[in-house]
Amino acid sequence: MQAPQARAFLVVMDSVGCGAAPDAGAFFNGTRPDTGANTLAHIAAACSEGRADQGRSGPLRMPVLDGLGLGAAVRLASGAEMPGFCAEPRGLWGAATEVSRGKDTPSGHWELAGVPVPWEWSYFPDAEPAFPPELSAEVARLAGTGGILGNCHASGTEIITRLGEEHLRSGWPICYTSADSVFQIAAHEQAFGLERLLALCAALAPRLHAMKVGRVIARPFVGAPGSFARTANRHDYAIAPPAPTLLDWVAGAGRRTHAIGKIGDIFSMRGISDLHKGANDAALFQHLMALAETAEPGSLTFANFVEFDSLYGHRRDVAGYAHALEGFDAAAGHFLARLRPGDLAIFSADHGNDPTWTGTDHTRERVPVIGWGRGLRAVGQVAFTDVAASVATHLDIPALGPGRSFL
Ligand SMILES: O=P(O)(O)O[C@H]1O[C@H](CO)[C@@H](O)[C@H]1O
Ligand SMILES: [Mn+2]
Ligand SMILES: [Mn+2]
Repeated sequence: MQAPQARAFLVVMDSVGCGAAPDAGAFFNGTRPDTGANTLAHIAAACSEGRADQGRSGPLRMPVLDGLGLGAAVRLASGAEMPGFCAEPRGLWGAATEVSRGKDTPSGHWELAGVPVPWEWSYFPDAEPAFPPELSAEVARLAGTGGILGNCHASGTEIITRLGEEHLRSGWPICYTSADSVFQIAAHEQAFGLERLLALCAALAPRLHAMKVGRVIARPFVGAPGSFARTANRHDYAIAPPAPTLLDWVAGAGRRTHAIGKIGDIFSMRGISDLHKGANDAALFQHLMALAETAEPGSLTFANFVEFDSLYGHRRDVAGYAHALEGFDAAAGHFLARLRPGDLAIFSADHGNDPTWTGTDHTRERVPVIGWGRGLRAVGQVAFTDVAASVATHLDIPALGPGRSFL
């Protein structure tokens, strides 16, 4: 048991998977199953073979997380060797496997927070139109437009390039989906209006949640044809978690909980005392650095760093992903140097998004579980829910989910 001043920091590196999960064959990018996907190992291989030299160069370097056990975790999860990742682990290290039947952000985060998803998500078919006619009609009615654009599976950056001009001309919202359980609406911040887009998504969300579609996502963009760009005003309207999560357990014990980035949206603000948002991951990291100094004794800080996924994984940008990993690793070193005796920091992920893979969707993978503050500890293959149980043990509060502590 830890002293009551123990603090915990749970840091999700969005999409940083470490090798195909046992059930990867049941998950797809297009018609290709995710069997064999490996976000970290495939990025490392591309780097060492000189295929990721844009904006960076050479083998992938992550000395801080590798020193704690990242290379060992990848080896454990997938058998893959990452060139240059050969440190003897000095931290807590292992790999986690998910049971929820979704390779998306809410499923991954809720399960890491102790609550697997008990239902089947609903997905829209990879066909055109992707949406049932009643739903498209309802969106147009709520938007006050004659119809909708898109109505298909798409990458969000490609679809605004393709349909942005038509959107400006017609005023119709661009609606699209993916292999995730999502309904996304892209609209121009000035021409359509940001507030109008957010109100449209908020009004639609209850209907989609009732269908077990996990999220309605507002995807505002700015600019002119040829130079459209998405903005940081994205907003996710997510279905609420099915049961109290780690955040509720901690808050219920009278402790403070700090959410950084998308955590507020993903958990519908449940169990969250303070939300710290920012325009990009660099700004979010500043919140994490500040909380290393200011987080209260007994508190939980839960952070999501989404750019690995949104800027590089979905865009299949291997060099960009590698560069982001290297920057994050260096920043993680500064963060860990600020922590105090008695603190626990765990770095993990919610799913994979192998940028070398077919398609533009997430990949079903195991995720690394890398920890600082509890000494050398090889925890082996664990469940996502064990992360929540372990954080609860560290904070000395009751764990309510099915997980078992590895501490
Ligand atoms: O291509 P963009 O719009 O980034 O969409 C991606 O982001 C969604 C939510 O994270 C995923 O389901 C995927 O479709
Ligand atoms: Mn995610
Ligand atoms: Mn994603």
